[in-house]
Amino acid sequence: MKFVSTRDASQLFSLGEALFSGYAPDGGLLVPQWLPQVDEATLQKWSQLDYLDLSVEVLYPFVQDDMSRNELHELLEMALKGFDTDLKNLVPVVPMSLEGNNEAPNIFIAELFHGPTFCFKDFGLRVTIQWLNFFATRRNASVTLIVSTTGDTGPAAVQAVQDCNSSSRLGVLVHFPKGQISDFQRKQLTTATSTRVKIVAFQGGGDDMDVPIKNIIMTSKSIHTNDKNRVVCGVNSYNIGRPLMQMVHFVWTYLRVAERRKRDHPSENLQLDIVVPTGAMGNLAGCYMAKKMGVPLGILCAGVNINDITDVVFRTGKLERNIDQQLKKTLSDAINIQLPYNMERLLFYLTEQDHDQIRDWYSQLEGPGRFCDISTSNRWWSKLKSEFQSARVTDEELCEAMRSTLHQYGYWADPHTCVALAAAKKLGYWNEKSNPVAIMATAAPCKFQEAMTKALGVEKWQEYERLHFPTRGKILNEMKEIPTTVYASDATKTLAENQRDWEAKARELIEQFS
Ligand SMILES: N[C@@H](CCOP(=O)(O)O)C(=O)O
Repeated sequence: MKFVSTRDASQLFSLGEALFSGYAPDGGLLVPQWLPQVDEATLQKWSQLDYLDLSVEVLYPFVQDDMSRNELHELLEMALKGFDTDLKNLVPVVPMSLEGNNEAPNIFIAELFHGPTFCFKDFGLRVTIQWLNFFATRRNASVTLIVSTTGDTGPAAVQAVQDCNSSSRLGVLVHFPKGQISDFQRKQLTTATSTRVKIVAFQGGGDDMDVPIKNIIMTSKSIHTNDKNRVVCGVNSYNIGRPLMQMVHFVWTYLRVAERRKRDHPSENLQLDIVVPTGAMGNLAGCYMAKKMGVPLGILCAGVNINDITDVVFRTGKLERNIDQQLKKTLSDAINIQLPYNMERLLFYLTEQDHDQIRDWYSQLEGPGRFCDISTSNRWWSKLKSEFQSARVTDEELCEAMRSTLHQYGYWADPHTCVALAAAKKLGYWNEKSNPVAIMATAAPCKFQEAMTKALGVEKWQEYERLHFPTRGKILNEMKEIPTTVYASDATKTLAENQRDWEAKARELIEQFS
């Protein structure tokens, strides 16, 4: 399998090259040249597998030019170590409704948060970082990973780097917006002691570091130049490694729901709808790729907070790069986003892999107009409306979803999962006639004391702490934080000027890794 840019099919990249870069040289995102197809018989076989073996089956076609099946198996085994549960229960898929309660009979929750840092990012990042380590060793290269986080990606990347073997030549530089991630998430970053980890707080919002990071990657010594031995590479979800691995949990969820539904609905031809709390859209991209491979997924729904660009695109077709807009603080900060990178992959698959269309839309978006309008193409606009839905969820609605989920179903859901739950309600899934739907529970409540307390009150939070707070989380809470470097923001400068300053500082820190 080779990889190509969403904007141009003429240049082919190996898996190693695709992973080492993050972005394609033309600024597009990398995608596999084609998607392997699965049929019912394959799904039937896959339904017998544990998570590790399923991951091997799903991913092998994408990597077979570059590594053996055994190497892939070994690498995935390393990546999936450190989860709380065994390989059969890595992603529990549980019905929302308790026995005898018929209110939400078609709703399932896929718990993606049983990994080392308590969120779904552990899947994509641990595998991507193992892949990078594998190719770095093969090339004898030193690799600096660069990350922008609104709370979840950073800790998962740090942990994954620390869990690589000691001879690893990977280092990671993580940037988080000061004061805009939870205390627990900040501690996950600022307690890292490894010399392979550098943490920076910047005085900006959500994805304000994305532009500087893209500039650094595009000029780094990876696939964009000939020096293959010192690489700077981004591991946010524009990196193809992330959505590739993130496909697996959608296949897994489909198989588990299908298994359960067979008991009560033996003749049903299951088409499973999905609701994902949506920020940069890496999860939704993985989901759509799994659907395009033939997994019977139905409508894909994005639950977003009041930073609602995805909802605007899905409702109106209008995609705008509003560079001066400030991100609004929310109780679901990890999905605060101005421009979701993976919108590009989503549109690429929506248009049946039409590179010219994507190049056209993105040159408008990245041009002076900063705007493109998908609704001007009747064909793609009606396809988008038939395949995707979205709902915008305010903090009040999120809190209400958290309370009702706990009181009615006894289920503790984190604020991001609650965005998806509230979105599912708005989209009509709380109805016995609705399609079966799986809601992605993307993080564990232990990461979000402030938001959980705000929604449920102090007493309920204390109950959660007493009965459910994970021991590893308690240990983290006792650890001493190391002061971080801060990229200051100069109020007399524009955001673009501050971003240029931050970029220069990030370049200096990257130099210190070598
Ligand atoms: N929401 C993220 C930041 C961007 O997401 P990613 O999936 O592209 O890494 C976070 O929580 O850090």
